[in-house]
Amino acid sequence: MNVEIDGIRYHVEKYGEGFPLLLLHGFTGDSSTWTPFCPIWGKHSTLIIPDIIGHGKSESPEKLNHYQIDSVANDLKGILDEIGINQVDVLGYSMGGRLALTFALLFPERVRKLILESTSPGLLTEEEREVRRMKDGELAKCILKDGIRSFVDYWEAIPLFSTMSRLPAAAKETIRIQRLNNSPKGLANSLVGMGTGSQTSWWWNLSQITNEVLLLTGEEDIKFCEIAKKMQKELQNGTWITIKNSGHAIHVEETEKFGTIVSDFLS
Ligand SMILES: C=C(O[C@H]1C=C[C@H](C(=O)CCC(=O)O)[C@@H](C(=O)O)[C@@H]1O)C(=O)O
Repeated sequence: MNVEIDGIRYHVEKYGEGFPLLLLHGFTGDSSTWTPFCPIWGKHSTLIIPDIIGHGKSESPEKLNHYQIDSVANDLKGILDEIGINQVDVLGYSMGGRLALTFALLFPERVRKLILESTSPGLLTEEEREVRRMKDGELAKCILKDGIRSFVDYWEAIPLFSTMSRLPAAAKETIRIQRLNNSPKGLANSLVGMGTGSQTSWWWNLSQITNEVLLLTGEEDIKFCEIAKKMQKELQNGTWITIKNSGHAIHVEETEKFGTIVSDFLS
């Protein structure tokens, strides 16, 4: 279905029966990220699966203010209001995890449980944020100048995704085709608008979260394991699980284990 929020068209998939579960894909992803999990999670949850602004079939507006993470979290609230859902469990992967955390902090009454896969609460210092904004800004310019194919070639080769080289060719091709289907403008504006350096740092707010939080990282994703370790220390009710033989994208690298861990946490 399509839902219009503040003049922005969002594409939203809905699947299954049970307590609502809002699923938030990562940068360059779309709602199809979660397709393999619909049969299992749809048995216990009503899955609400948006294409995040600038991604998939959702709109890629020109104005950058629509991409600010607080604004996108507000759009998610509007989507839930529009489809008549009050409280949700939320699962976010990477950029989607930063958005999930933002949503939980801005609208705590709307969230029951929170699952954060390979993500962060932003960057600790303004100096780090400034450097990251410049880096993401340059990457955004390259996306617009060199096109989506060149960007995807670059993106799938970054060290963070090195473990994905072990995936079957068909799985890699599915992810590549899905990334290529995104709008260059949408990805560029998403990087600048809701990139890691652009968002509010939530590090000092983690301790206020009273929800049950599950942190998931791939054992070989050292950077985000270190982030998760620090996050868990700040959380009142945080569980951290590392998944063996996996890097950043656990949901594709250890799909079955990931699906079971999520179902067990939500049950
Ligand atoms: C490269 C870094 O940051 C990027 C990596 C992961 C995030 C993401 O959503 C990638 C999803 C995917 O392609 O599978 C992305 C984000 O949070 O927006 C980051 O830009 C890094 O080393 O931090």
